[in-house]
Amino acid sequence: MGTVGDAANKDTNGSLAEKKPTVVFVLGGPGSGKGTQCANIVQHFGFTHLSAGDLLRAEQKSGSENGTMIQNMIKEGKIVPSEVTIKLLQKAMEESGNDKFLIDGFPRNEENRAAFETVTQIEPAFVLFFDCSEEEMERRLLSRNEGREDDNIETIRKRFKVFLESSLPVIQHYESRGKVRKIDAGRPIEEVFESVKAIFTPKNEKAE
Ligand SMILES: Nc1ncnc2c1ncn2[C@@H]1O[C@H](COP(=O)(O)OP(=O)(O)OP(=O)(O)O)[C@@H](O)[C@H]1O
Ligand SMILES: Nc1ccn([C@@H]2O[C@H](COP(=O)(O)O)[C@@H](O)[C@H]2O)c(=O)n1
Ligand SMILES: [Mg+2]
Repeated sequence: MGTVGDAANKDTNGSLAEKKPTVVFVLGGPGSGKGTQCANIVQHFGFTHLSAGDLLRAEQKSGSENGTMIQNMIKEGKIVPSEVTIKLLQKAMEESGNDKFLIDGFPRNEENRAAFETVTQIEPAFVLFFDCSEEEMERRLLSRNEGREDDNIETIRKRFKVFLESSLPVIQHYESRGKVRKIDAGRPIEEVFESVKAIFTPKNEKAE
């Protein structure tokens, strides 16, 4: 697995590529429940959950040279350049010791998608798509109460616009390749997870 813009970084990259990791991209609008369901999947199916948004927030708080840029992009609901996000994802994958990953909130646009494919040579096993109405997502985000700087109505509207214009085309890209597993995410958490479980449970273990 190569690092963005750094073809010489072969040692650490090689070890991850050799593991041939299983990657599931977890996509859906802001507040569709990606993080909530990923936590359940981790408990039941042994994946490591990597939220691109969480990694960017941690990078911002770490005092990194990219901190101010990341903070501004998040406040505006804009997508951070792929180079930054992919480096964070690669590092987290390598440090995890696992070979099964839920990559939540990534790829968010075509640039994210193409760069990850070029740099890592990893194709997702499938894409889990949490489909939810804007009305419901807005309700959830406004009552999330986690102190996120982007959970205000002004930024939420910007995030919805970016989702429609930049993220949905990525889902359509994978849809045309038969890789999308779409879930009705507008239902209660437990009901949504029943549908998620059916996707992750191997066919030979499913009840008749
Ligand atoms: N099915 C659901 N029904 C009602 N509330 C939910 C449901 N799923 C998640 N929530 C709540 O909605 C809020 C957003 O959920 P979550 O953080 O999982 O969404 P997300 O897709 O990761 O959002 P973001 O893209 O902003 O990170 C949380 O407060 C969560 O507890
Ligand atoms: N691939 C990504 C993912 C996220 N961001 C930025 O982080 C914000 C919050 O993301 P959540 O998934 O936690 O909602 C998002 O609005 C973007 O500003 C990104 O740039 N690239
Ligand atoms: Mg989230």
